[in-house]
Order: sequence, then structure tokens, then C-alpha cells
Amino acid sequence: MTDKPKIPAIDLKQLKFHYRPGGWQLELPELTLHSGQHLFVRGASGSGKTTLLNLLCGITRPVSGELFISGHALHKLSGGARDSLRAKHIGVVFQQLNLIPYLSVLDNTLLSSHFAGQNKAEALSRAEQLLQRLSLQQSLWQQPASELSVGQQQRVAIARALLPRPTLLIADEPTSALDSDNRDAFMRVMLAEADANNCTVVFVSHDKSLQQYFHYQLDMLQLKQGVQPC
Ligand SMILES: Nc1ncnc2c1ncn2[C@@H]1O[C@H](COP(=O)(O)OP(=O)(O)OP(=O)(O)O)[C@@H](O)[C@H]1O
Repeated sequence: MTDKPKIPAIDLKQLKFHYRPGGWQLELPELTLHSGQHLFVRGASGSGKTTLLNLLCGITRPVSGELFISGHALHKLSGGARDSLRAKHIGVVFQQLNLIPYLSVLDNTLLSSHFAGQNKAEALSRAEQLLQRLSLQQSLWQQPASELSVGQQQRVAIARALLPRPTLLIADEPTSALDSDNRDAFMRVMLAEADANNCTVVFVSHDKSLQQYFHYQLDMLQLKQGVQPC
């Protein structure tokens, strides 16, 4: 019996995107990433890193080309269908973090499992474990997110992204406000969780010291030339 061909976690071909016709354009010939692979992306300010992440998680849709996420044709899906796919399969940490300021640390963390339709009791116990592993002490759990430092908010944002065990994790400068101990804990928890769940990771940062944690490292220039992670 022959093995079925594996469906890549990310499979992108001839992708083009612009914010307005005639303006700045992102063109990516090809990118394939398999389940469980972790890619670090670097690049100059304005080179299109955030734009690429927004495309990969379906916040924006390419103008042309193909983008498959775990076999789902993201380039063909409506906005609502992309939102639903993201809620179920993609964990996201944006630069802006997007925590709800008046909700507690715990409720912010639990939001992702609510949208993914997961069991409440299981989600609560997993949320508590993740917050503990990220050194967010229990005394903070009922505090509104608006009363946290940016570094604490970054850890809540990664706990929220990891909670539903996504198949793809997209992270945009998620450790910029962390001191070295908390940054190391953040990386350890994120990558241990990714490995435990065979989750693919695309991680953008200007901090080159973080490259060592990843299977592959590419800059935006290489991605625009179609250089593959290998
Ligand atoms: N909403 C938008 N409307 C129009 N142009 C935009 C928009 N967002 C970004 N751009 C432009 O797209 C280009 C790529 O921006 P992007 O934010 O993807 O870069 P980046 O590599 O993430 O930058 P940084 O490292 O500074 O965060 C830039 O030239 C920027 O001016």
C-alpha cells in the first residue's frame, strides 16, 4: 500500500497582493511549509512581513494566485468562511495583540476556545496551565487586560492563540516587550506546544537572536525570489 501524499500546511503559488492598484505590491512565487515545520521570517521595515501574515491567516485575500492552508483554498473563500477557518485552525498573535481591554486575563485567553467551539471545562483547565507556564501568576487572572504591562499582554495573547491547539500559528513580533527570561519562557512554551500538536509556525521578528529556535529562517527578499524553506 502506498502512503497518501501529505497535504502541506501552507502551499502558496504566484501570490500577488496590493492595498490599492498601482501602489506597493507583494509578489511571492512559491512557498510550501509542511505540518510541524517552524519558519522564522525577517526583513526590513515595510518589506511586507505583516502583509504576508495577514494573507496567511485570511485577514486579507490575495489579488491573484493560490493560497492553500491545510488544503483549504483560502484565495477562494469569502470573508466569513476565512474567519471561520481561522477560528478553528489558526492561532494568531498580532503586533497590536487585540486583547479585549475590559475582559479579564482568563476570559481573554478563553475567547479563542469559545470561537473554536471547544469544551468549556477542558478549555479552562488548559488556559490555567498555559498561563502558569508563561509565568502569569494566578493573582493576575481576574485582572482586566488593560491593567497589564505590554509584556504581560503579549503572554496572554500567545496563551489565547495556543489554547485551541491550532494547526497553524502566525506570530508578528510577539516578544518585543519581554525581558530575556520571559522571552525564553515564551519561546519554550510556544514551540513545545507547537511540537506537541504538530502545529506549523510562521514567526516574524526583527530579533535575530530568536532565529536559533526555528527549523528554517528566510528573509522577505528570499521569499520574493521563491527561495524555499529546506
Ligand atoms: N493598510 C494599508 N494600506 C496601504 N498600504 C499599507 C497598509 N498596510 C501596509 N501598507 C504598506 O505596505 C507595505 C508593507 O507593509 P507591512 O506592514 O507589511 O511591512 P512590514 O515588513 O511588516 O513592516 P514593519 O517591520 O515596519 O512592521 C508598506 O510599504 C506599507 O506602507
